[in-house]
Amino acid sequence: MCGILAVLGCSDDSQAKRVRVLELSRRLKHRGPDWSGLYQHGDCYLAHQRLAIIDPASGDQPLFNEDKSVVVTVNGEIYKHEELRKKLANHKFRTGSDCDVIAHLYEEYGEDFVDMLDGIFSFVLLDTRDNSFIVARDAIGVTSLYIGWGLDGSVWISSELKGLNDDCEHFESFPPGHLYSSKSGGFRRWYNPPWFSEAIPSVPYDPLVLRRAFENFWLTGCIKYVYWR
Ligand SMILES: NC(=O)C[C@H](N)C(=O)O
Repeated sequence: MCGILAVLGCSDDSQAKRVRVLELSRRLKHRGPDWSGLYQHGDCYLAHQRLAIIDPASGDQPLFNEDKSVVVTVNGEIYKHEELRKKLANHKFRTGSDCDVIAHLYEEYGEDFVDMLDGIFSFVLLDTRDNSFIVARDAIGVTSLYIGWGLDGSVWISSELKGLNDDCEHFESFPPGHLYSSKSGGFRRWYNPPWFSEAIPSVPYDPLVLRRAFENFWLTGCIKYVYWR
């Protein structure tokens, strides 16, 4: 568990705004006691409170791509990130963090890379080349996430409501399995498993198949540790 907070497009790059974002980010400190980070690009702010799990020594956030034009703040765990790294052989990683793949996958595959992620996560990614951003939440919303809008047209993202409710005119829970893209200006569902369809399955129920899939997930799929969400 970590805490993420982002303020995007607030038309204010003053020291006072920076201090305010830091103050709000501190409200999430209980979610991540190991590190606090803030990255500012003009009137966009990405903050992170880290509970260090994978690569505690150098996986501090926000994380970047090679030339630091893409920035991400992530809460959660990306399962099988080593396999994703293999698909990014031409990329250089600065850290061993499971979340380090995100900026590089975006560079390689664009917004649709979210569908390649397996895990529990919520993140904000800022592309400083055109100031566009995307926000995503895991398939069933294991990690918490909220979105708000300021009167100045800014978009606010926070792991907890207390990070944005005082500064937003309107706020709501970020829908699980969805992605918010500034380019399209709205939400779209990225998680579309075949079983979402209303069709009655033609394959008969087989408890053994279910059991094997479940065991396989726990043996090979997820990162093995216990911690608070
Ligand atoms: N803990 C987190 O939510 C972020 C990342 N998985 C880390 O280990 O730092």
